Order: sequence, then C-alpha cells, then structure tokens
Amino acid sequence: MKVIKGLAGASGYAAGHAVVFSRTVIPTDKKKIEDPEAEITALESARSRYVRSLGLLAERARREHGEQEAAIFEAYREIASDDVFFDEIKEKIRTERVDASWAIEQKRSETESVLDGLDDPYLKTRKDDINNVCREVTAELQGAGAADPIAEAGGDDLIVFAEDLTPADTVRLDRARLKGMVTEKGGVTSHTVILAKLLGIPAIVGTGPMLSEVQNGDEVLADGGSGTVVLSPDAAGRQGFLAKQKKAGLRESLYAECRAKPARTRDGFSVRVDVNSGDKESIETFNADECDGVGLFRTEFLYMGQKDYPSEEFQFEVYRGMAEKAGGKELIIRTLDIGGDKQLDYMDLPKESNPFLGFRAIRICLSRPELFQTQLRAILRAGVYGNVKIMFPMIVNLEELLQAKSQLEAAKRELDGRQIAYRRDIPVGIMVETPAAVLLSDILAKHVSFFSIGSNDLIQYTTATDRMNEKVQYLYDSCNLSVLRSIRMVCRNAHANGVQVGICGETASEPRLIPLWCALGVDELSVAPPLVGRTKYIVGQVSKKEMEERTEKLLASGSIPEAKQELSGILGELGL
Ligand SMILES: C=C(OP(=O)(O)O)C(=O)O
Repeated sequence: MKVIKGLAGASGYAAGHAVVFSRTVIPTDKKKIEDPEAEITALESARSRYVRSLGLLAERARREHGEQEAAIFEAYREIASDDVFFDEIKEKIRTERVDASWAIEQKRSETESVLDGLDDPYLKTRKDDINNVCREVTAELQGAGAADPIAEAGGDDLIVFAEDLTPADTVRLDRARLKGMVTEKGGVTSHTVILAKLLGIPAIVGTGPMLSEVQNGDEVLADGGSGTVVLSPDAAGRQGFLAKQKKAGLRESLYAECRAKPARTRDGFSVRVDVNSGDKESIETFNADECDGVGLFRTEFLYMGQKDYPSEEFQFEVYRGMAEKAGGKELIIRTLDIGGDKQLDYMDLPKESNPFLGFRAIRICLSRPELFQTQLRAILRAGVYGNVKIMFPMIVNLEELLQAKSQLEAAKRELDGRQIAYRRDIPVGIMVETPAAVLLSDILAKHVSFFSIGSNDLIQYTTATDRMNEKVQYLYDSCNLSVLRSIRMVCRNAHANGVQVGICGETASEPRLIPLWCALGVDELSVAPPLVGRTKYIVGQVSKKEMEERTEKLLASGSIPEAKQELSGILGELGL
C-alpha cells in the first residue's frame, strides 16, 4: 500500500485502476532538412488542424458546460493562431534548415526564458498554456494528436495519472470510463480541476513527482476532498475507504432532499440559498424550484465570444428570459465585470502589469458611458418581467457608487424619452469585494438596498494574494481571520442600516464556514447550482444562537490553524 498526497482539486471518491498517461516526448534532436518549404507546409497544416480541433472543443465545451469552460479552449486557440509567434518558427526552419519540431521547441524554450524573466504573474501563467500549445502542435505534426490518452487501457473504472493534463487532453478522455484524475503539476484553480468539477469526478493535483511509482492497472482509491490517493490498498484501507464512500453517497441523498425546501437554522433563522449563474448552460438548466433565486448573474459571457459589443436588445432578451424563468424569485444582475483575468479583444483594453488592480469592472463602465448605459437600459427593461436587482462590482468609494447610480438615472431618463417600459424602483446593490468597500460599508450601506460579498476577490485583495498565482496559493485562505473579520464588519454595518447581506464567492458554500455565516446573520448565500442542497442541509444543522458566541471567540483567536481546528470540530459536531 502506498499513499500519495496532493492538493484537493475536485472532491469526491473514486475506486478504480490506474492508467498512466505519458505524453509524446518533444524531440530534442535537431534534424537537418532538405526542403524547408515542404516542412513549413507540414507545420502549417498541422497547426490548422489543431486550431480547427480547438474550435470544435470550444464549441463542445460551450454546449455541454458553458462559456467559462469554452474560454479555456479559446485561449489556446488564440495562442495557436498567433501568426507572429509561428512566423518566427518558420523563419528558423528556412534560415537554419531544421525540422519543424526542433524549431517549435527552440521557440518554446526561448519564450519560456523570456516569460520566466518577467515580473508578471499573469504572463507567467500563460507560460504553461504556450508550452501546451507547442507540445500539441508538435504531436499533431508527428501524427500523434487528437488521441484519447486512455483509449488503449482496459476496464471501465480508470483513474488517470499524468504529469499534467491540458484542457484538450481532459476533454478527449473517455468520460464513461474515467473516474478520477491525479496530476503531478497544477493548482486548485487549474483547468484540470475546473473540468473535473464539471465532469463530477475527483481530481488530485500538484502531487509532485509520483509517476514512477504508479503502474498501469494498479488498484487505486482516490479521495479528491482530502487530496489523497492510495495505491494497492490493503484490506483494511479498502474497507475504510468504501465505508467513507458509502457515507458520502447517503449524505448526497440527504442533500438532494433539501434542495427544494427553504433553509432555516435549528433556531429558526432563514437563509436564502441562491445560485450563481452566467453562461448558456447555467441559464438552460436553471430551475427556480430548486433555489431561492439567482444571487449573482455574471454578464461577462454576453460580451465574450463576440466580435463586437452586445446590443441593448440582445442583452434585454437574455435578462428577460432569466427573469421570467426565476418567476418571482430574485435575480441579481451584476453589471459588466471585465478586465483583470477576463479580456476582450474588441474592447482594446490596455495590457497592464497589474490587471487585478487596474482598469476593470465599474472603472471601465464609468469611463465608457455608452457601454454602461446600453447594459443598464437592458437590465431596467428586464425588471418589468421579474424580481430583478442590479449590482455594481469593484466599488472602492462612495463617489463611484454615486456616479454609477447617476448613470442608472440617466438610463431611466433615456427610456422615459423613448417611452419604453422599465422598472423604476429597481433595487440597487454592490459587490463588497475590496477592503475599501469593507471599511466604508457603514457609509455605502446608506445608499444601497443590499450588499453581496465577493469573497473570491475579497480574499485576494485583503491578503494581497493573486488568486491566479500558484506560488502564493497557501496565502489565499478563506479562513484568514482578516477576511472573516471583514465579513463580520460588513454584516454588522449592513444590518445596522437595514441592508440585506449575501455572499456570492466560493466561500458561500464552504461547509466549515456555513455555521459562521449563520452566526453573522448572512441573509443569502449564492452558490454553484449543484451545491444548493448541501448548503441548505448544513444551514439546517446549525443553531445561530449557539454559534454566535463561538464565532466571537474564534474571530478573537488570531490564529488561522486554531480557527480551522475549531471550524472542523464544529462540522464534526454537526455530523458532517
Ligand atoms: C463572485 C466573485 O466574483 P468573480 O466573478 O470575479 O469570481 C467574487 O469575487 O467573489
């Protein structure tokens, strides 16, 4: 029996057999060629096959999962379609009369050195993408592209072990037989993890070197929730694992029973459990009977995958459709939150060295009134068809909020002038996702009807930790007491002013934190749709009164490990 520890990527239990995925080795031996033009033609046709296959994968990801997943392939397609990058490779083939695989490898390694030398975490993360594209174009060139990495393996309970998996690898894997993924590289926000979550299978990533210890066909037990993999387990290990797997299955059915019921703590405090939405798939599968509304409707997808700005009419139809689907339940539409890690070609945004602190979200909207007004009119009009609310992201001072509200008034005047129906008294709220908004929450609360805490960004900005940077993920911690105390401050200031407060970042559904949210009186938790049942179930196990005192103690402790220990103790007491 051998235990491998990695990062908890996607949770879940899987028992099966190992299949080791070893990638086509990029040749390092230089070959002289006679006919550079023929070599270039072969390269170009491999590249265009690869670009085409990425287009198909993007379409499939969009259809089956959504815009966010499709964007992974679009990013690869962008690199593979970069003529400047490939022109330099062709130039090498011509002038040095070397084979295309060698020329690609040279260019790849030059680019890697340049990116390594830059002090820009975003560009550094692009390094992996560039490496993968180069590797896949080479594989295509050598006739090894587009293969399902586990096609040859027998059995239908396969757990794939790899150094790393590209998004394309992940999608090509035979889903019917794939039960789990284990990779040496990658962090908890890697593409592998995102795709594993979508497929509903466990993923353990960032294990460090381990492939040499795994053989095809080895018996494997994988626990994605704890990031643990057991190879060739003994009888006791197998039994313990199967018992845990069974318990998890029973819990799943309890969660499913809670989905359509209101969530209330044991002592009667109600918490709305909404869903996050914002891509085609989540709109299509949205079921208002299984949640209390939409707590975060991301609108970026309407702007992505387009050649130009989406029109008012186009946006209105989407918002209206969702408002109607939500029935009388709330639909909180967040205005465009582009910039940072999300870029759009046609917007011609400047390349920045620090995009998360740069020109993004409300900053862009306030500086481009026409863009903002178009969206505001579409949302106001959709307000006639349901319980629509409007939410501004990335607010850092009162002036921004007042400017955004004055833009909203201007949008109303425009609709009045055009005699188009809209919801005049639409509730206005903000995302609280910056320390500035937290510290000003007593003032901001006087100008809004709700807050929604964007904890994904709030953790990043409070702890000064880039949420995309693997190297500092150990600091990106939802249990950092500065974050938890910030959330307490926001709740207090909201409630003192009669303002509702929700959480729409990933922490909203983090089991160990849900008792804390109840204690702080969070009115609404907005979570990924599959997590509604679990979130409601946990709320139902908590006594708000009992948790209040413990929460105060915990927030006073100052020690993250102590706080975590207390939180997992509480979960244990709740039988979770
Ligand atoms: C929900 C949030 O926003 P984003 O869409 O940036 O994850 C957040 O920051 O918590």
